[in-house]
Amino acid sequence: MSDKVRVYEIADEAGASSNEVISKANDLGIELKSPQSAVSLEQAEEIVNYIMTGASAKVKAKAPAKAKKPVAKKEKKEEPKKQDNELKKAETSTSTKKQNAEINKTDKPESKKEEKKEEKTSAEEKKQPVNTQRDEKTNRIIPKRRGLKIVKKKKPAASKPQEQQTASLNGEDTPKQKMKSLSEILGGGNEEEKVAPKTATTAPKTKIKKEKKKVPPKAHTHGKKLEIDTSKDFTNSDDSLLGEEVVLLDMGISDSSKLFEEQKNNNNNNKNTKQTRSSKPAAFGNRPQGLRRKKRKKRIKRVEETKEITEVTIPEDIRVYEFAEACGKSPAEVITVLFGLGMMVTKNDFLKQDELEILGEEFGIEVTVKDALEDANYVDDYYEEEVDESNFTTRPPVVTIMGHVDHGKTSLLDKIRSSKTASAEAGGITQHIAAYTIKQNNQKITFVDTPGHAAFSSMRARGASVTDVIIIVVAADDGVKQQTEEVISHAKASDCPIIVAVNKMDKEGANIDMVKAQMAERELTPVDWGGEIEFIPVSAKTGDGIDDLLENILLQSEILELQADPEAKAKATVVESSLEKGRGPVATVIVQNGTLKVGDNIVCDTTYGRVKAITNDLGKQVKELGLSETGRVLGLNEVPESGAIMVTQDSDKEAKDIATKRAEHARAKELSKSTKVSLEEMSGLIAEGKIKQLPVIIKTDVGGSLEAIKGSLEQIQNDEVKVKVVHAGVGGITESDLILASASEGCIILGFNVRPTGSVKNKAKADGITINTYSIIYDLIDDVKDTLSGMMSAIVREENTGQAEVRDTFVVPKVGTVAGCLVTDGKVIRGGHARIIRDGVVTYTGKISSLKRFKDDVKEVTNGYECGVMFEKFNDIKVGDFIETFIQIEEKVHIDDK
Ligand SMILES: Nc1nc2c(ncn2[C@@H]2O[C@H](COP(=O)(O)OP(=O)(O)OP(=O)(O)O)[C@@H](O)[C@H]2O)c(=O)[nH]1
Repeated sequence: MSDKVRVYEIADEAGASSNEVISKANDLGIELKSPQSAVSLEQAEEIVNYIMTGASAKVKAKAPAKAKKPVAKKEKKEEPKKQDNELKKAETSTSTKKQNAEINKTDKPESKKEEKKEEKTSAEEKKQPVNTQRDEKTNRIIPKRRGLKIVKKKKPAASKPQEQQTASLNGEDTPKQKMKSLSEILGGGNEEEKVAPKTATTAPKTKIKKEKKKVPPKAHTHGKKLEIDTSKDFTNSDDSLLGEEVVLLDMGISDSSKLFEEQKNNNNNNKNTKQTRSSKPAAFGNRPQGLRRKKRKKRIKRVEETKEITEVTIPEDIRVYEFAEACGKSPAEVITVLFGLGMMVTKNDFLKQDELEILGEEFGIEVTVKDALEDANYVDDYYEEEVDESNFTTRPPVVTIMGHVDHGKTSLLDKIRSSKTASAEAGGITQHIAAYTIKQNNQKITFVDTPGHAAFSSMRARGASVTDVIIIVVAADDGVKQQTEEVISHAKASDCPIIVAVNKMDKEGANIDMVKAQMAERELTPVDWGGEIEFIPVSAKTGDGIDDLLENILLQSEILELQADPEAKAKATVVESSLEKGRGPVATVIVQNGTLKVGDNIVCDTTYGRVKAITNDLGKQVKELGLSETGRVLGLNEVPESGAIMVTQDSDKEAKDIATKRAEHARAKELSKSTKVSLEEMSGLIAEGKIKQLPVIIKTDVGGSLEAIKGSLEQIQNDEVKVKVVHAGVGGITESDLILASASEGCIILGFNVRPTGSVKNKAKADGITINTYSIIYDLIDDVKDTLSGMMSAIVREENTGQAEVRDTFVVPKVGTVAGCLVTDGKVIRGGHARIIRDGVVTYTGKISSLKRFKDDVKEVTNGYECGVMFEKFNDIKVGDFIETFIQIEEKVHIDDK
């Protein structure tokens, strides 16, 4: 603390001008000339005190004339006396004369009350020189300085610091005194009452402002500087008071907490002060007591809530925020838990089963998921109904034929159909139908023509396993192929009995043993080789072996003991569906139990209706469909999906309710999927790098083709590109498809056996949306493959153009090294790429920046000619190096190439 303090710094601290400081310092016998003049810290202290208090021992000694004579004299006399008495006496002794003197110097006090207050305060101030003297003896500088420092910043409270100073000057002797000052400053009544009961009686406790007004005259008594602004500023606001509180705390008074407490107590009687504190807590950094209490309450509440919830029953599809609400948590808590486990969800996302389990465990809540479709599970309800076995009769088997492309599935189905249906009855109808029933030895067999094994499995995955027996067709001349292998897996997974039809036996290259061997390798061992699988040689062309095949099917079905109740409520499975002009939604079904009749109320997943008409597989209108029979059903409100299960209901209302509930649920699920897709995409993009997607919308005439196309397209993908099916549906291309397409960038619409109508076509043109229509599935898939191939980055291939040998090198200043070469093979091309090979090792790969023949720039130099070559950013060329030149060719790749 030996630092010098400059005048302007003192002025700053004391809130006075530099000139005033200089003049005051001179009063104290300290000679100062300019604001830059410096004094010791002690001197500075003394000056500040003098300015602030208007009194100093030195001044009294040296220049008593400067202090107000009467006051000073009286002060001296009063010194030895006790404070309270002193004050009272001071009040009386400093009456008229002093007041007059002051009034002459400063503004006139407005009222007599104020005059009295002035008297009181001036009496208090009279103590200060005494205190100062004492204090100088104790040398308590630091706390004083600190207090003053902050006071200086609070100019409006200029008179308060004096009181604080009094307190600080008194130092350790009386914390009570400090409190007294504080309460005075704050306008608290109690202390003041003790000190100046008179004032207290004249000034009501509650009126802070009035009490504050008592203070300015103090300043008047102590010096001009303090008089100046304080009287006005001091009436300002309660903020200043709060500021003062801080001042005292800063001073490091050990009893500051007590001060607060006392202040609080005092303020119980002082509404104004109380209001000030509670109404402006935040602005002053005070503790918002009211709020704190509230918070506490809240916290307690939450804890109670958390304790209460130990188990929740929630619907299957629940969003993050809904789950949080059910568990009494905030969505943020739920998101945080999942985020911590690497699952990115937003509050609107639906939670998956595993996520629910994790959250339940994390929060210690038992989560029970209730089936959202509890009241609409018509299939389960169907199975739960009582079964009357007395009505059971043997039902015909349902057979599915699968096999590799071109191995003869369709030919075989057609052959069976044409040879075994009562063609006389049908009049040789050849229309396409997804399923038909034939008769073999008066026993019925129903065949299903699934669009592919993927569609078969997807149907099975949806619980629609209509098939009783599977026939795998393998061409005798071709053997087991890739799709045969896939078919084998699907067939095995279905647990249905398998029969292998070895087709094209009429062909020259037919080799049934080869097929048997290949199948045996795949655990489908022929019966004659000791296995369980029947291998039937057939020819779809000649019809040979077909009877044998059908006999075998009947044999298998006998073993299966297929039984059903024709009297029961009808249950059927949709194998194909479409929207037909003039007929509405049409569903091709196979009846699995009961008898489906015209007029039945039906529900079919999300669709419902009343059976308006049924046409059988021969295109004939029928009144009903019996066990394992197939036909086309009209009357549903919408097109059902392939694989949907149709069940008759007692009333149309019942059917409608179930379907509506299921439709709503499906919609919600779709929504959940769409929000999740974007998230999965996000993480997918990160995982896969920048995978390119081809968004497509698929529209087909029938559900079967839709499944097949969708399945095939989704399989076309590699590390770089893939198809993203935005939407797939049965029916024509509509404007809503266009809207959907325009929503995802680069989306194309693929129509299979459907074509856009005039207005849709025009709108698509206007919006720049591509619609491609097909009638052959492979064309569609090939087109998509081509498009995807176009999206794939090209492969860069290198092609050597020539070689040259470095015969000499020339260093061209500021340019670089030129290699004098002889082209020994092909040609060297300017701008082409080059490798420099030294002792068989590639030392540089880069570009040829300059190619010259003599002094001319040339594009290329051919075999046998000399040239000067320079390379990009490479000068370390040496005689004997070989230069191998090459060009890079970008080549497009096809998705199948990879
Ligand atoms: N020689 C001979 N040719 C047959 C036989 N079965 C089918 N073909 C021929 O094989 C080709 C493919 O027959 P499809 O019935 O279309 O084969 P698929 O398995 O249904 O083919 P996809 O429907 O494209 O999967 C056709 O040209 C048929 O005429 C057969 O038993 N003998």
